[in-house]
Amino acid sequence: MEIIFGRNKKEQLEPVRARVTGKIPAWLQGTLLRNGPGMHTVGETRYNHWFDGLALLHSFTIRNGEVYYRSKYLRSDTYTANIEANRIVVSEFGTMAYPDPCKNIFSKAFSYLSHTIPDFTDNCLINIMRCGEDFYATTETNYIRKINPQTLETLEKVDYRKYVAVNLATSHPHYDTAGNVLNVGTSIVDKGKTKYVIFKIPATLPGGRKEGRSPLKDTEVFCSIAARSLLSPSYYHSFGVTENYIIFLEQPFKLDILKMATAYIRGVSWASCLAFHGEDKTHVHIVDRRTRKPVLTKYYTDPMVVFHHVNAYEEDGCLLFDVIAYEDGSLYQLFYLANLNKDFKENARLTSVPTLKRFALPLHVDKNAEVGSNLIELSSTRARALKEKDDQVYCQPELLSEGLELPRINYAHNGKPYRYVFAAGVQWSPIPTKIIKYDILTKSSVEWGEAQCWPAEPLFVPTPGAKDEDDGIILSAIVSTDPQKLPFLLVLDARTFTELARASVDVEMHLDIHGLFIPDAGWDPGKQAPSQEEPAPQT
Ligand SMILES: CC1=C(/C=C/C(C)=C/C=C/C(C)=C/C=O)C(C)(C)CCC1
Ligand SMILES: [Fe+2]
Repeated sequence: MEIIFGRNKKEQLEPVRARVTGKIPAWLQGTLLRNGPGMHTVGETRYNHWFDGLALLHSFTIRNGEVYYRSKYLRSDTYTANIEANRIVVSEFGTMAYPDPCKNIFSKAFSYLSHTIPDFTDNCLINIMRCGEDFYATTETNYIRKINPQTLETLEKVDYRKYVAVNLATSHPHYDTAGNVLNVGTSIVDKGKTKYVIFKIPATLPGGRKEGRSPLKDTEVFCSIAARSLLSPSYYHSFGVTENYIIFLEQPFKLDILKMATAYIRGVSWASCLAFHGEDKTHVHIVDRRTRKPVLTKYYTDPMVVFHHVNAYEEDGCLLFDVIAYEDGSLYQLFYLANLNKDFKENARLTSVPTLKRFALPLHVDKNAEVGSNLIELSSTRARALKEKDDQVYCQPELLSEGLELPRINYAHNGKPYRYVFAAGVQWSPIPTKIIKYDILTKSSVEWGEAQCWPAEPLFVPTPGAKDEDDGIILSAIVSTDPQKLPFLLVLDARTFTELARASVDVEMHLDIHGLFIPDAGWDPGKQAPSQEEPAPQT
């Protein structure tokens, strides 16, 4: 896997035309914009972990059946400092770095300790977020970077902390039909409290927004959930929403704040401050979007680790939510470059298989229900929720499918009943080898795969005016380890999973993480799904 993970990728600053075989639907006009790590070596220094790599943005612009590719490194402060020093000088997830060797270490350590939480990286490599008309590259720290989605230029550095007290925030925000952004962040030991803060960035304001005013200035706290522990809040990577509720999992995969505060002087990475606590429960917090208050019932389930929520919805007084769950926190261990580059087949073997699980929670718990009774009577799921004493409900999920990761849905169905999960298929390693369409109703799946091809997250784009959930196409950037095969943008018919077209580009493409599709102006995304009144941005 040296080809994929071993080398720094070159930027493709000028748009290059791809060689298209097959036929791209005429209605598909816009830009697929994606993010991921592209550089793991700076001078003589090398990052330890795949998630540490410097953010490389890339885009496929689809116009009149043609595809144009370009890529550019995010000019984060981290990137600039590293390139100037010709070595890694900013710490990332799996690599602790020291700006000035020896001479400055104590003053640095002192300032780190006095602030408890150090200044994190702005190497925003995970995803792209849309905020009104603006686009941001995101990671999980307090920094996001505004970007130009056409030229891939890096614009302002935004510190979430200026608008809402969070030290960390997910790179998987949700969007409502008006384009308002909902996200969750962690506020660490702020005024003696550690909280999970759900915040809203209104993309639109009732009286309209003043030209040039950043939506972030209107960020508001939607609801806060006190962390169970001041010094060991849970790590999370995404959350779920339905029309009336927000689902937040406080899972036993936790950050140790004391370890983080001393990581710099101990010479260890942030990653070493994360640990799975198999003896703890997973607490399920539900927030009512109408009252902005947490539901008082104490829902919990067995210990698990979830990175990606798939979708959630309400049915007959129950809240159903689907996640990709692991038995432990070993996944991030597999992404150490040492595991990916050397003896990949041995070192990057999954010990816990990602499993699509459905949970069902009763929204109103009958106080008189017998302890031990199952409160779920839905015919659509075998998930159970057992009444326990003291307002506690123990949730037992239904196992739907194994080997899925990087799930995407038709976002017009976000928070609503839905049937299809589009995901990357992982077998023995965390690096996807297939793309899968999983049908929750029939519990069957169809796949796309090709020898020596490593697909990225599949993204669904609906056909304009589509009525069926799967009426649209799937886009995925594919990198290949076959030296004879160029990387390409794959276009599948989302209904049949047959290949409509591929656009091959003569560049060294990186394996990316997440992204979004930006339809060209003039094509009204509000017309995609008949049920929507207002345009919903594609994520
Ligand atoms: C730098 C940094 C972090 C970075 C985490 C990252 C970069 C996670 C990436 C996750 C991905 C890519 C998951 C894919 O499913 C933490 C631990 C939040 C906190 C400490 C500082
Ligand atoms: Fe993710």
